[in-house]
Amino acid sequence: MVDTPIQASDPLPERTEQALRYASTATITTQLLSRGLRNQLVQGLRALNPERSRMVGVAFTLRYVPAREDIDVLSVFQDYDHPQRKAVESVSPGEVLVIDSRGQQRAASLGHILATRLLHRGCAGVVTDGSVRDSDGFAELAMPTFARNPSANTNLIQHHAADMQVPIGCGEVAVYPGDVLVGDHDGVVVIPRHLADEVAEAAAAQEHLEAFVLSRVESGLPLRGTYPPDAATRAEYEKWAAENPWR
Ligand SMILES: O=C([O-])CC(=O)C(=O)O
Ligand SMILES: [Mg+2]
Repeated sequence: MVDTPIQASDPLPERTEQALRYASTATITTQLLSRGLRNQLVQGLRALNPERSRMVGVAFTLRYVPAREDIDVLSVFQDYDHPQRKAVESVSPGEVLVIDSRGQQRAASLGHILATRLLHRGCAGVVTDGSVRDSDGFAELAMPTFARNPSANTNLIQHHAADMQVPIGCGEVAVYPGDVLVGDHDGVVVIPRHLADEVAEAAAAQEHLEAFVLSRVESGLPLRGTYPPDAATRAEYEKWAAENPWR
């Protein structure tokens, strides 16, 4: 039997999502490194609402190119099918809107009204390597949003929404539509879609082991034998894990 390739729009299997919600981005980057992937952490981002930093979702990409004065004029927003607005109305539940702003922060990638619309569409989060405006709204928005800085300028001042659902760069990381994004207070990590299930299970297992190791270090044990765990500590962990499964 031939496996059907994963499509960009396929939802994440529930088990994978559950495991990625349990694992931290720190743990996930280690699992990616063990598979040879060293450049999956989007650089320079912070969670705009510290109480909504936990994010898991599938990438829906939007590509911006530099704005040009004769094209990017205010009247383009009269068109409901302007690519930025069309992207907002195209994101499916469980997807993260990932914007390639080329790392440029002089104008916002979007504002609070568009983000609120995304929230109502079931969007799992927004990630831009640029700025956002309406910062007070983002600070309370019930949807994880990651950006570099605030900027009051509307996107037309620096950005032209060119394309959606194409491969992009975001904070120096390649993002393909359908990749899996995980965010927390350490940042946003991009997991290639074909690795998502495997990385999720391995990361959850590592997270669980580290929870045990941490409890041992908190109780005063030294690193030797504990972190990394030797055979005896692993045996203790197995006993504990049988009684305290993470799932
Ligand atoms: O960034 C923009 O121009 C759109 C905006 O202000 C919003 O969505 O509230
Ligand atoms: Mg606004």
